[in-house]
Amino acid sequence: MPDTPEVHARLRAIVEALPDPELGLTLGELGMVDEITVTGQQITVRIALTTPGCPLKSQIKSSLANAIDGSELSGRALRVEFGELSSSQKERAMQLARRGVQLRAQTPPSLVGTQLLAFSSGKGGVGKSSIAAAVAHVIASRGHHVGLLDADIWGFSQAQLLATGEERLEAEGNVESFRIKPHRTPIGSGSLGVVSMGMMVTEAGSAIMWRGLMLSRALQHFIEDVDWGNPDFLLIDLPPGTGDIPMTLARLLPSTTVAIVTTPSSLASHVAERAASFALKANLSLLGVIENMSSIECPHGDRLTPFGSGGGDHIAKAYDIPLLANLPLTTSLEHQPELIELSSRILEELGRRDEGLLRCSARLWDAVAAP
Ligand SMILES: Nc1ncnc2c1ncn2[C@@H]1O[C@H](COP(=O)(O)OP(=O)(O)OP(=O)(O)O)[C@@H](O)[C@H]1O
Repeated sequence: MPDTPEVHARLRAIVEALPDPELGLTLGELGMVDEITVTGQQITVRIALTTPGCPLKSQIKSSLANAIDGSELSGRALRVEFGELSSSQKERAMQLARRGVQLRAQTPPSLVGTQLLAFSSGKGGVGKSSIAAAVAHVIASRGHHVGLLDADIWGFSQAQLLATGEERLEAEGNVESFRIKPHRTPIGSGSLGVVSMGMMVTEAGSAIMWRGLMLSRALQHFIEDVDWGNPDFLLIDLPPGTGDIPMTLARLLPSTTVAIVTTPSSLASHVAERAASFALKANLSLLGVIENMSSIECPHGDRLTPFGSGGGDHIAKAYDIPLLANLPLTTSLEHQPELIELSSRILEELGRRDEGLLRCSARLWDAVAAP
């Protein structure tokens, strides 16, 4: 076969379609095919690797030789040279590889069709758990079936917030295969099913000294071994900060949307920014910001702002996301009109995102799974 642009194009297609044995995507998708030259009967292919010492070089070389041998270009001599991706190309390749892993993650059967919303914050004590519980309650009271996962394995609080008292979670099955049942309460025509470590330990005050790996495993059990029963929404109360738990969540439930909770103080909002940035790096999408403890109304009608102002607005502008609510400092958050409005806003935003996400996931899936 003579050297023509068609030969080059065919050769490039063969090389680009080869899967990287480690990252699972093709060399083309990962941007690793550097240069291809054909001189007479000699084919030279230069592949840029994530690291020059990659132990899979010989595997890539023999797969390429097999692919060419099995094509109409067989019979030519093949030389494979290896280079290294630039740091920005490497970053892009790793990002794509992570996204590929996420897209291949199987949604657990009992969460198929469920919209997932996590509440995240930088600092603790900003009201994330209280808001998650109150919003879950309001959404359920509107006739939806809602799950509430307390992913704060160490600092669990949902059992107390929802006053489930001494209730313990039930499990069915045997040691090899068991299913945990959420603690379910009917609310109007809807329901709220809660899973929290606080419903599993016997002494509420006992310290749980778990390391990262064990925390992630606990979250994995709560996602995979709980019979969630396909609720309309699963709200996830994350521990403050960034770490193993949000990372595990991003890996196991990549379609989760994240709401950032902060107080108006610049100290809290600057730390909350890290939670927002972390969510984006983990390929989770941001729903918006909730500013809690924004102001308090005095008996004579004045509004005071004891924690300053502008924290929520700051994050919303920095990440170009909506400021979903400014919640007041109050003893009865769940009855505040601002909280009711926040719940409506969340339903609205999730509805909009769901459409967009379905389209975006389909496009990304086509991009990474194309033969
Ligand atoms: N808007 C509010 N007005 C008054 N008190 C509030 C408000 N929101 C939360 N609180 C109170 O602040 C305390 C901390 O709230 P919460 O446990 O929900 O925060 P958190 O961000 O989930 O904390 P952590 O992540 O550390 O568990 C609780 O005592 C809660 O009742």
